[in-house]
Amino acid sequence: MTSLTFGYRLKSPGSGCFICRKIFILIPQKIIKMAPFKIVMVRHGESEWNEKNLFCGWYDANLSEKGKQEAENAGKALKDAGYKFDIAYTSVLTRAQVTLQAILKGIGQDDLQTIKTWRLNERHYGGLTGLNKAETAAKYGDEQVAIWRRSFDIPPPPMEADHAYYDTIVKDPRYSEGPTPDQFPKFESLKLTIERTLPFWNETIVPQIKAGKQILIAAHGNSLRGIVKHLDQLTDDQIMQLNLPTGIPFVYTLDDNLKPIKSLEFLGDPETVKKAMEAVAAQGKAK
Ligand SMILES: O=C(O)[C@@H](COP(=O)(O)O)OP(=O)(O)O
Repeated sequence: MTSLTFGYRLKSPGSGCFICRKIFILIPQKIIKMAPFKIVMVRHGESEWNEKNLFCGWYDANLSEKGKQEAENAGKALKDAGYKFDIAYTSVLTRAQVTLQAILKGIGQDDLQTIKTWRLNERHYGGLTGLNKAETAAKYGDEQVAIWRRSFDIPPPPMEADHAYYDTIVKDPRYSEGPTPDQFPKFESLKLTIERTLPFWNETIVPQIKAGKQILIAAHGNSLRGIVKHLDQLTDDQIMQLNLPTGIPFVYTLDDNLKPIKSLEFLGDPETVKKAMEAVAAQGKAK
């Protein structure tokens, strides 16, 4: 990464023992990457359920053919921009992990250390999981679906035990190490999603950023919207307007206090990004 500043921390000539002061040697202790820090995030490529326009949440959909291509393109874009990473983070869901693998292959870092956590999962879409977004809008109205999809703190209806995907999700062995039964969501608003994503951001990712690590996060539309809201200190109303496109990496440049110097810089043609965002917004409208 060319834009990072590298610095030498030098041992002060006036400190330490007499001999050290006399000899006046500058000892480079270690190379420290300093702010501005960069972090790259990407929503997974289109999933088979995105393609069918179904509420997906914690259902483990695969990537569609288009999604696989998007993931490959994301790898190419990062390679062309010269990115290399020290560590990657992703969710426990296949669509994010397969996207990450394709990207790492593209940049020649297949073996990069990767941490998987349910805390980066997509928001749990509760009782809406598996329903078609446009059909749901035709039934309940565009406005209601917009509230379910984009309001900050109004959750979707819960996923009850008789829901078609309840057992598939709750009994999935990938959750044996968390969330705990009392943490396991039946639904999540963006607010609730942030409440389980942000502790991971603060406790695990932030120390890595501050240590100068180059980080890549491959996750989901809403887990990433939560991180964007936090970084840019967006209001509950402002975040409603943000729709993240699939498979287009975006970069944050952060200062020493991890305040954004540059936000949401997509590695993609601006017109394509704009159209992709509009298409995501339109998914919740009746046909
Ligand atoms: O769960 C889902 O349906 C989508 C987001 O849907 P919207 O909130 O955009 O409706 O999640 P993702 O494809 O990013 O994993």
